[in-house]
Amino acid sequence: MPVLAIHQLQKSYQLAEGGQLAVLKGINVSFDRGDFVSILGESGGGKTTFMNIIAGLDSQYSGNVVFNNHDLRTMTTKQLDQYRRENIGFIFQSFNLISHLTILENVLVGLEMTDFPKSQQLEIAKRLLQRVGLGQKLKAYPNQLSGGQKQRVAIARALANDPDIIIADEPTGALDAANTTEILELLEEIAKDGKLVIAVTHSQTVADYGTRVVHLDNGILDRDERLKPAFTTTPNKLAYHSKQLGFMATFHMALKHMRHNLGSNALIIFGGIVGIFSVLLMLSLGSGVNGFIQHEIAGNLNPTSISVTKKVKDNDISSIAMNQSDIKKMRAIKHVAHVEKAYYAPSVQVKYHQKNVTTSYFQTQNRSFLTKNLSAGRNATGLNEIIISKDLAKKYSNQAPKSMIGRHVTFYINTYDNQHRPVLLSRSLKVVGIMKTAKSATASWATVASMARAKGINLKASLLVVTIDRLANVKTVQNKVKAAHYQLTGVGSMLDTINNYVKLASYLLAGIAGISLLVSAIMIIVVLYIGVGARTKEIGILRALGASRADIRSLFFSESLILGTLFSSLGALVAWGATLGINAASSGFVHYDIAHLNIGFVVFGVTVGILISLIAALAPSWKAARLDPVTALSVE
Ligand SMILES: Nc1ncnc2c1ncn2[C@@H]1O[C@H](COP(=O)(O)OP(=O)(O)OP(=O)(O)O)[C@@H](O)[C@H]1O
Repeated sequence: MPVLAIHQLQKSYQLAEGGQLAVLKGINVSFDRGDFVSILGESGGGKTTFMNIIAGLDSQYSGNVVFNNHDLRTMTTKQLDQYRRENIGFIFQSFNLISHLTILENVLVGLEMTDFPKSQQLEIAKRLLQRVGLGQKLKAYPNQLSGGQKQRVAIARALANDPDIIIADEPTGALDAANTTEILELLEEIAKDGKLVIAVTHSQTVADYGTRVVHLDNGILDRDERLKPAFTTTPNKLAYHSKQLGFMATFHMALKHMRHNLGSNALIIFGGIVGIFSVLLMLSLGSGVNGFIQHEIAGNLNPTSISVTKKVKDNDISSIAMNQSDIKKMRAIKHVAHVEKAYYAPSVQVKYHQKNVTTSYFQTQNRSFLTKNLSAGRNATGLNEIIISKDLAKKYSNQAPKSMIGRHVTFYINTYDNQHRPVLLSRSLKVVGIMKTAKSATASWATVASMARAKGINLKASLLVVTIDRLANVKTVQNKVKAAHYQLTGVGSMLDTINNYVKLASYLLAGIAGISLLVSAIMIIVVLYIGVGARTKEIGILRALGASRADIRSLFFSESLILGTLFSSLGALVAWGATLGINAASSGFVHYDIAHLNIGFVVFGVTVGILISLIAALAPSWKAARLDPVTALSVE
């Protein structure tokens, strides 16, 4: 039974200028194992077209090509890939070795598409290279070999999967006489092993070497000549299952290719690092500055206390005063634990030893103050006590501001009497504490009320300090207070707004930094696209060896994945280093880590980097996978 039977094979090409070119015009022929068939014919006679069809690379034909009783016409693209993997070995005139792989790796490509264990794959590849006389050059690259040596590697590669048919397209076309003889001897040996060798040739020397000569002229098989009987060895075919190259093999191949193109890949990686680094740095700084503001402002204020004032209609002092009914309303709000009256003045004067200092802020002591805001002493909860800020204390005693504790200062405060006339209240108060807040002083409500009473004035609360039971309820209470037509005052109430601005700014900057990421993505697209162009031949070779479209896609995706992973993780590492540097550099004047690179940002940055590089690989890898193997192989 013939290993390959061809019935009524016809093939026409669609011409660009219109019309059809009939190349094969009804070929009927069959080939047996152990034959070394030479296909002779004029240039343009359709030999390569014929070979591509029997190799399962071209399925646009009419008629039938039957391999071991299986009609190629009925096979899907995947089945044709498998047919090539298991049954066809290719030898080309221009060798078509993959330049960035060693000769051992070139032979291993086909074996990686089998289920042989890795060790056996290596053993087979080495044995075959030994057989073609290259056992000493396993680690050499194709450009380190002579033409004859390259063709011997190609023969070893063609034999790797122990195929039934070896297709050799002008196998000696690029070789001198001595190398030609060597290659022909090897091909004869292969036929002796019981395989079918079909060699396309113009050379009579090649034809004379074979067992049979078939002549193709103008699309017709016009002569079929037997020179010797076919070899009758029954082949002992290796038992294996073939498979796609798969992710790991394409990943390794991609790595080797990248090592080969270190320059352009290093540039992409550098671009990507800059992108990821800047995005992460902006996010870290945004978060750090936010945290710093929280720490500085909220850290000195009680987060569960809010200051409430009336909405000011005009400058009428009586209209802003908080009275008993306001206190009741506040107390009625759910989650409010405590309401206290407070008095606010934009400035007060504190005099010590004839030195009069004006503060820029005064509020009676209340629950919104935190004890940690005190740098020394205690809160001024008692009558006729005062706390002054550290900078104030320094004005009186530069060397030892804390020594002011226990001393008496004169405290002046401007207010209005019951007839709205300005009145200056004054009293000698004992300093009981020093606080951190700048240019400020505070005394208890009782103290200020008593000073007012001394002038016949009934002190009115300018604000109420409302303390909420739990931090989680602050927002709800704030909303209720606002709904009741009061307003929230104090730095604490502005915290959200400030933080929103800082966040917005950091996102904006991160977005701008993201543009450099986009540039890296464009670089990846360009490099991969150029890669598809430059690697068209390699894609053709891999397809001829039986690699599937998915394998080709995976090859380009792997490269992008490696690039993305490298630049993203290196970018994150550089960003981490930069935040450490920034925090160390700023620690001298800010006791806070101003750059916060949290794990969430790192995960975000690395994921975005990898995603961007994978998206960039979509179009080029799709283009590579769709390349027609015949066209890809014919590229010079
Ligand atoms: N893709 C194609 N589109 C149109 N015409 C084609 C295409 N490929 C080949 N041809 C034409 O088909 C004919 C047969 O080409 P083929 O390559 O099979 O010939 P050949 O016998 O192998 O030639 P050579 O010995 O010079 O390699 C030629 O005239 C060629 O120009």
